[in-house]
Amino acid sequence: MVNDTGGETRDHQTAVARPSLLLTGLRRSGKTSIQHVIFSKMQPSQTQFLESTPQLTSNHFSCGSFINIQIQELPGQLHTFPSSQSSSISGGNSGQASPYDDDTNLVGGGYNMERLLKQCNAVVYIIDAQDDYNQSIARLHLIIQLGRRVNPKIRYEVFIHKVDQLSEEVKRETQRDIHNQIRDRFADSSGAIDPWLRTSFMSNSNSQEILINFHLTSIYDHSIFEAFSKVIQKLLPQFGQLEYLLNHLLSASNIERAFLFDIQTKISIATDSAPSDIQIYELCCDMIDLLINMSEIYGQPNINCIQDTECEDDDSNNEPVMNGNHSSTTNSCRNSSLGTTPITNNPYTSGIETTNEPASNVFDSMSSSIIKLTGHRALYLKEINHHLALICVLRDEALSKQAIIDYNVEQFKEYILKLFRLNQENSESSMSS
Ligand SMILES: Nc1nc2c(ncn2[C@@H]2O[C@H](COP(=O)(O)OP(=O)(O)OP(=O)(O)O)[C@@H](O)[C@H]2O)c(=O)[nH]1
Repeated sequence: MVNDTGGETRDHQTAVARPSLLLTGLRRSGKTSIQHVIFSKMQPSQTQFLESTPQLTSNHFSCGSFINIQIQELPGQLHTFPSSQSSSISGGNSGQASPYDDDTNLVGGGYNMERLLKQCNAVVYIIDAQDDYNQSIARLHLIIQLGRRVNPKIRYEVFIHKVDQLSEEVKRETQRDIHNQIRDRFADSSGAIDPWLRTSFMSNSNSQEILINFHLTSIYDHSIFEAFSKVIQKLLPQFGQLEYLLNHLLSASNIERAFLFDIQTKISIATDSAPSDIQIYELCCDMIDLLINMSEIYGQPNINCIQDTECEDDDSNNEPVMNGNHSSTTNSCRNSSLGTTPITNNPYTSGIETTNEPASNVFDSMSSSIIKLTGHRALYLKEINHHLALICVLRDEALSKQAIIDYNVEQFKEYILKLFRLNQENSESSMSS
């Protein structure tokens, strides 16, 4: 008893310090591919050569010392519920037999699903939209049922995946069908929907209140990055403050949209509160690529950068460095680590090291860029620390007051660095106490 309580307290402390995400779905649904495409820059076409993942793997997404999220991949072939649990948690709600009735062991190889769910903050569940997804939905239902019992705060992010081969109409139909099937599983014999589902169930919402979200994704376009960004954003304890600061920056500087990007993964860790727009997201990603590529080709060596790969921690530990206006990026010193992140083979530990190293040696405190677009719009990029960039979309006439924008962005940068520093101190003190 005492040990259990201690374990739970430790789990809670760890969750406070490092949010955790459980990535699961049936075999070949695309779990490993998603991680490789996002975190190790694997070309999508190369993912067809990936081998099946036989074990639970654990990886980390970190953005300097600021953000540290644990990502556990639970392979599809591992059966996760013993028969006693699966029948009790399916609870006669749907009246359908569990596809796991024959399973007699906890997660194959001894993984304890209850414990995994207790420890995690979000479940990312991958459904292969090109396959027959009935069995996949049955498994998701079981996971939600168990999750509600052991950890009611879990958020479920359902990726309706591999939609690249589907027409817009088929995508919409598939999404509707999956919604309906999930809803039916939460209905009792009279057809009444479980009240929990009614409040938790909504598509394409960013709200923190919604516990089940759906995303149409594919590794062959930016949709997977955008969906993963939304998942990560909701896991960040600083989510609300970051959104508030970005909104404030917009109103003070005549900017239309603002995003904070991790430049290595192109995950947007925060945005203003306007609805998401995949085209703007793609533009921002292209700007990061352009900036890094240009800097690598034409940039100058930066000795400080070579000597100190923890540049960003300088930023986080000291007052932020104020920069003058630089209309382009420089400071290439050696090959960027972009695209070369090592992948370890130990299936028990990190499958994909998402690294604490600087995202790129050509991205530093001098990095900034403005690109004018057709349609009287412009993109404005500014380094926040060695991992993070602020990217704004604005009308080009707003650039006539660029000095104000630059000043506000410096203030914003200062706040952001302080915010993360405070957060880090808080989580360290909560861990030590
Ligand atoms: N068309 C398409 N294929 C995809 C996509 N994502 C993954 N795949 C393919 O799906 C297959 C299975 O991908 P994996 O990443 O190995 O799937 P997994 O879920 O990790 O599989 P297990 O490790 O066996 O559980 C590979 O051939 C991928 O190339 C996608 O978005 N679109």
